[in-house]
Amino acid sequence: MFKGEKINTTENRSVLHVALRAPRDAVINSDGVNVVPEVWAVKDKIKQFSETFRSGSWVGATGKPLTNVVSVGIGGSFLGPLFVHTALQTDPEAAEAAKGRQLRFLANVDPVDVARSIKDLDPATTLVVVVSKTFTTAETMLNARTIKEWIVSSLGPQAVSKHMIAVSTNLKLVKEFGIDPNNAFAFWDWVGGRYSVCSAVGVLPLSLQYGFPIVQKFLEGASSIDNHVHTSSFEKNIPVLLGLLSVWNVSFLGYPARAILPYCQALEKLAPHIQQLSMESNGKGVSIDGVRLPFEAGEIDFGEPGTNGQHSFYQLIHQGRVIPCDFIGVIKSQQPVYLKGETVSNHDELMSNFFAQPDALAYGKTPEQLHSEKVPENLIPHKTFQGNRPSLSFLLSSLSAYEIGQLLSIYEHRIAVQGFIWGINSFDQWGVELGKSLASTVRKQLHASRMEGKPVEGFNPSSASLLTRFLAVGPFGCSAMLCHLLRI
Ligand SMILES: O=P(O)(O)OC[C@H]1O[C@H](O)[C@H](O)[C@@H](O)[C@@H]1O
Repeated sequence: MFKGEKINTTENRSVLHVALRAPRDAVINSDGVNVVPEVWAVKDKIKQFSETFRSGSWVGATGKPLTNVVSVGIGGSFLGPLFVHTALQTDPEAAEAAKGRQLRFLANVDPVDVARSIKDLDPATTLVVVVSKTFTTAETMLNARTIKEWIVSSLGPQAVSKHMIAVSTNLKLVKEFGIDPNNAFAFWDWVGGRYSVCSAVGVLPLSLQYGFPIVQKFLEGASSIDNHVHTSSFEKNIPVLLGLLSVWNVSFLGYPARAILPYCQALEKLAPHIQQLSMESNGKGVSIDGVRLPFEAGEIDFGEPGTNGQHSFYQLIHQGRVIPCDFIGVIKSQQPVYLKGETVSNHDELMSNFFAQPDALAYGKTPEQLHSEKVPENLIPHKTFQGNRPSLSFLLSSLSAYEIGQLLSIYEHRIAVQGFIWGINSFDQWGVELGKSLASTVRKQLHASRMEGKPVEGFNPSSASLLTRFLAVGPFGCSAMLCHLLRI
């Protein structure tokens, strides 16, 4: 991977997200060309742009400085940046740098998400970043057109150049969309979408919100783990050991899921990001050579911050199915509180649970212990905990931009290690294509039925009956016939 070999064989691409956070003097080749200078050229452009933007010198169509940013993108062009933003939001240094600014995300093509993302925003003080590796993703492009309309209808067509910028590998399509190429930030096909948070995909919106120096610390944290994974022996290599543990749990013990349980509210968007990173990378049915796997690969990832999860799904984890857990704790809270008269600080209260839960999973509670506590006989089976349930714990010194980068990189490499051992291609995602093409057939049907009154045809009976029911009411709640007449 680090040598730039085209290990993503089904797409004939190198996998070089490590180059995105490498130091300026590093040499990482793809196709015989050192990619590090191009990476830094884009980072320098982001630094300059974000400084101009944040200083107030970049003004919108009405002459006002812009303080709100809406980042429009989905999947890898959304989840990583959202995770990092959520983690930074309460870090004192980052919060200070972001004072008076807002960063929001628009991902879902559901118009409800559009409404939510622009609620109470003034287009005159808003910058929109359209983030899409391909610049063809249906959801992102419709959302981008919808937000463009929001800007143009309020400020006029000339406002687009001041209020819309883009991040993509496809700068030709960015230009065709109407965004000034000077305001487009590139990345490369050797960056997988779900591995792209350290490219302009994350670095641009996060720098607009927090300033480039804080984002650079995040990149340095990620780079420190890249260096560790590249140079440490396997016995001391954190992502390698973690990857081995996951392979052991999945393939040898037969536990297909993994719970990601940060005892840290700032990490509330870690699990959604890891869901894509892990399940899109390793949710494969064939080996890298195309041979059907004789075992199951991949993990079912889910999670919630502790202690919220404890009051929700931990029952199953303790007494139902065996789910290996990642517990993530932080020594120093971003927002410490210690109330006079309380036994412990609020953070210590939280962390009491972080230390207790793995213990309960590992050692459980035996019927003998329950007997000695005089638990009534009929309740003994219900109150018994079998124990011997695997978990691992990460204890971070604190959660600033640097550690957020480290955590991200640990998971990225761990997931790659798992994929290497399972012998799959962790860097393609053909499994998302079928649904996209079927959606396009449905889109054509919806258009034909609404515009020309065409009957539903060519679908299986279940889909056909649902579609017919859906089409019986027009898009704005009027009858299908009236909508047809009104051509809406
Ligand atoms: O960044 P884009 O090209 O818009 O792609 C957004 C997302 O699209 C697809 O669903 C892929 O499965 C994801 O890996 C990707 O992150």
